[in-house]
Amino acid sequence: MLKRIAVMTSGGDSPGMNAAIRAVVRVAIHEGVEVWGIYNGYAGMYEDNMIKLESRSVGDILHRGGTFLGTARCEVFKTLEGRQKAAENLKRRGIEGVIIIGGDGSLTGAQLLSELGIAVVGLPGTIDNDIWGTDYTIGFDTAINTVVEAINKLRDTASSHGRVMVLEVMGRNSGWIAMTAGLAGGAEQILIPEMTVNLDELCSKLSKSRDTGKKYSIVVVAEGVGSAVTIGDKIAKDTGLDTRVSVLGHIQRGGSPSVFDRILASTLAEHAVMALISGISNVLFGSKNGAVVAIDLADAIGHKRTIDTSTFRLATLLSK
Ligand SMILES: Nc1ncnc2c1ncn2[C@@H]1O[C@H](COP(=O)(O)OP(=O)(O)OP(=O)(O)O)[C@@H](O)[C@H]1O
Ligand SMILES: O=P(O)(O)OC[C@H]1O[C@](O)(CO)[C@@H](O)[C@@H]1O
Ligand SMILES: [Mg+2]
Repeated sequence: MLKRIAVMTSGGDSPGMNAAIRAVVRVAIHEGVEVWGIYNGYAGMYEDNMIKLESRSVGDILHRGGTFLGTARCEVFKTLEGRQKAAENLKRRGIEGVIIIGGDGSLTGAQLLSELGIAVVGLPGTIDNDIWGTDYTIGFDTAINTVVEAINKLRDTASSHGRVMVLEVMGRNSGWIAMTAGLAGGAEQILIPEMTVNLDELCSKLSKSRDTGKKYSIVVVAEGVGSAVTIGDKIAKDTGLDTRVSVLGHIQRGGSPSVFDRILASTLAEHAVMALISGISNVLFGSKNGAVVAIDLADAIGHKRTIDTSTFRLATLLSK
């Protein structure tokens, strides 16, 4: 049984990361295992910036967004020399395994770290929901609720002025946030990187919907599609409709985690600790049809998560 493990968060922060860290620490201590917290993701691993965590170290964080350990995007970890230095730091401290909470990039880093003799278990921590093998990532639910709140507010002002409101949401390579919040918020048009976007067609649909009596329109754009400002300019020019653009930005990455994210984080974290200390490595814990599943890490990072086309189809149908 492993006696000393570490936990870290990496990539973009997501609501629920703190809940996951708290659960890792308390489950591990309950099992008689020592836990270290690595600050700022792989940067802290590389710089040997870590601290021993006690049960009290993770008090008062369950309800907070962000990550109290800090997070980072660390370029040097992408080099073999960088990873070797990071692995040596862990070995010198007697840390045999690490729980890595992050997105697809962080999990790719985890797989490479395991090749240097460190056991790794991943937890899907990203608002993007773009990890293969799990229905939900920690933070996605909170983020989409924030987006829907924004859409609701935009509706008030859009309906008052009879405007087209274009809302840009996050998702550099993934349309999950735009699609899911678009469906829940009743967006008339949803633009995501996974689907072909035809802006001329979009403009003609917006014009036609006015002819059928729609008083205003909400267009949700995933950032990976392109700038909402450019898209808004084209809509205004081509349709003559009064158009305004909002970019939600990092507001959607913060905030107190939802109940769903807290429970997901706590449940997956317990599984991660139990697996790691019993000698299991190179797995990611996720949720499939409501049940906790262990996913081979190589599989998770080797597949691109596709969009749920039935959700996209429904969103389109309901917006007519
Ligand atoms: N191919 C790779 N090899 C080694 N390390 C990597 C690799 N890709 C990413 N990483 C490490 O993981 C960090 C985070 O990756 P990335 O910026 O892609 O975010 P992420 O984990 O996908 O999260 P999110 O997309 O939610 O922001 C990188 O800065 C780097 O330190
Ligand atoms: O501003 P940052 O930290 O580079 O992150 C932006 C990116 O991170 C994500 O929010 C995921 O955390 C992406 O959707 C977005 O493109
Ligand atoms: Mg990512």
